[in-house]
Amino acid sequence: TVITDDTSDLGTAPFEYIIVGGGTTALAVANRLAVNHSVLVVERGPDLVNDEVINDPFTKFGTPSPCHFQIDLAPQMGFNGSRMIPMTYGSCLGGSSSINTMIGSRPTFAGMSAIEALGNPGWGWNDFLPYMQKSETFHPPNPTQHAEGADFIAVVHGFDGPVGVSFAQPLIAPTLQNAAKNTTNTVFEGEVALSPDMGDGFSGGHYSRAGGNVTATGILIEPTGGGTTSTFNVSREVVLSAGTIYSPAILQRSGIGNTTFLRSIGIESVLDLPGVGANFQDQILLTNVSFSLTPSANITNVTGGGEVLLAVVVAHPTATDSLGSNGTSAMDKMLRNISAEHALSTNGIVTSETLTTQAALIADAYQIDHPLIEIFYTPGPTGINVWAQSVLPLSRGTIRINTTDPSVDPIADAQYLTTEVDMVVAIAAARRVSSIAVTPPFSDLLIENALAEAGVPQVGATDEEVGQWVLSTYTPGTHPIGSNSMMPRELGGVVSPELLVYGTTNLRIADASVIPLSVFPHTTLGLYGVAEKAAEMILQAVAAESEE
Ligand SMILES: Cc1cc2nc3c(=O)[nH]c(=O)nc-3n(C[C@H](O)[C@H](O)[C@H](O)COP(=O)(O)OP(=O)(O)OC[C@H]3O[C@@H](n4cnc5c(N)ncnc54)[C@H](O)[C@@H]3O)c2cc1C
Repeated sequence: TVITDDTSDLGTAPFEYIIVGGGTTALAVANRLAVNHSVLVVERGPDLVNDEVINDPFTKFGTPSPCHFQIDLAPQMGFNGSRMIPMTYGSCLGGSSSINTMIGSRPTFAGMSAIEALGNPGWGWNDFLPYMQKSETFHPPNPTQHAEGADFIAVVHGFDGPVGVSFAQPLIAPTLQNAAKNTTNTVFEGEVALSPDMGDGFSGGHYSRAGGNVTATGILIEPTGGGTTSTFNVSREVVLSAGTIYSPAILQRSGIGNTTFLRSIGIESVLDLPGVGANFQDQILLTNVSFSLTPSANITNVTGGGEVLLAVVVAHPTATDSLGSNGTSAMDKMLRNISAEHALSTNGIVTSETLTTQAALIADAYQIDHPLIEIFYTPGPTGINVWAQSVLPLSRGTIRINTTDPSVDPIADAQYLTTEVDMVVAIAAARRVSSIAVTPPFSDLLIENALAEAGVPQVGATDEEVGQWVLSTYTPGTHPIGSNSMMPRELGGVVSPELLVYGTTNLRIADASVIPLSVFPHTTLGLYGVAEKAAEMILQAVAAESEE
């Protein structure tokens, strides 16, 4: 039942489960729990289930809606030392999935290995795959889509889950697809391994239970526009699902976080957990460049016509593809030499041990072909956009409240591009985007001086020039994660592999904030897997209770 504003019908009896936030992961968890239990989901934003903009993402993507919100990040690295950049997120039933681009790719095999090696048994690829399958009803490509290049590997998919996954219809801008594929292969010197299936993982410890004594008794709801606050009690668990930006803020306001920091803003600490709001990270949109088409290659010719706003061609170059045959070892060297001084230069956001541990795991992931960057091509209204996104950045930032007022946004500081290794990747990616614009057959689609017209550095520009251009043009990548990381507590982790907040008995987190490393090239399909696993662990706890 969806109830807006008036909570008086909800009664006073405790709910078995309360889920804070009604977004992507939240609703997938609620869907499973509600089969046999009473569940209250509290969402801050409106119910837009019948809104055209939400229901037709294919043609309406980017159209403003009451679900679209932006938070201004703290000043980030930029041309003159700092840049103000807004980060977009969704706030309505369905959360960010209601407004996202619907590019469906799963976490990588190498990435899930890294998450498991970080101290999270049960989260490696083979253990996690069944949950992604459970969430999915996969629709294989039809013969026409197959002929146009869509392929799949049946064994990695699920066929009776709640989330439909399919190829776009019509599939993809045919001329753009061929030009993009051939040029990408030329620019990345060889065959960029194109995964036959974006759900196959791209290739073929320490264990501490949460266990603690802080118990969540319920939640307090304050109406957004003011008014009477209401309390709802919980008999089993509270699941926090307010997303990467807001979940750590809610914990901090509830007295869970770095005690010294909480005291500095007048909050009494209930539980000292310094990792809350730390390890915040985001993939970085390093380029979003629009190249103009020659008059003969008009947009209808290139895309195949029709409404193809979201047609996307995606490539995932590895370190070797992007940096040459020594690329993997060059990345390895940089990552394994991340020094303690660097951790200090990030103001102790994460400890030096956490940073070096994560850097080594990222280096391991590159050894097994984790993509270094993502290149994608989309048709725009008058030209073709070429986007380059970092996939696995090392820079780390924070989410911190600066007032106890829940209506005030927390300060989100992504610290983009503050590590040398992230700048090396950024420069490599931007250089390849320049090369793409001058390499046939893609360049044949563009006007003669497309690079200069788009303001992109020329192919021969120096590292300094390309670096400055990136710093003045990059934007958030819309996949923020990590602000309540699933890691060992001593590394600054906030939740255990069971997603329980360390030091609590019944407070779990299920949203993108628990993902400790940015190994989900796009987050949503992996988050549905997280939701299925969370729901199963919650229900197993009930089963264990009744056996006792
Ligand atoms: C513009 C854009 C494009 C994207 N494109 C893609 C893509 O193509 N493919 C892909 O896989 N991923 C994409 N993503 C990322 C993906 O959508 C998100 O990572 C994912 O939806 C996050 O899910 P979540 O459960 O962590 O949080 P969300 O889905 O964001 O849900 C959090 C919810 O909590 C609510 N909330 C916050 N505070 C409170 C509070 N105090 N009380 C009650 N409710 C609260 C919010 O209103 C929100 O609805 C995109 C994201 C954006 C913004």
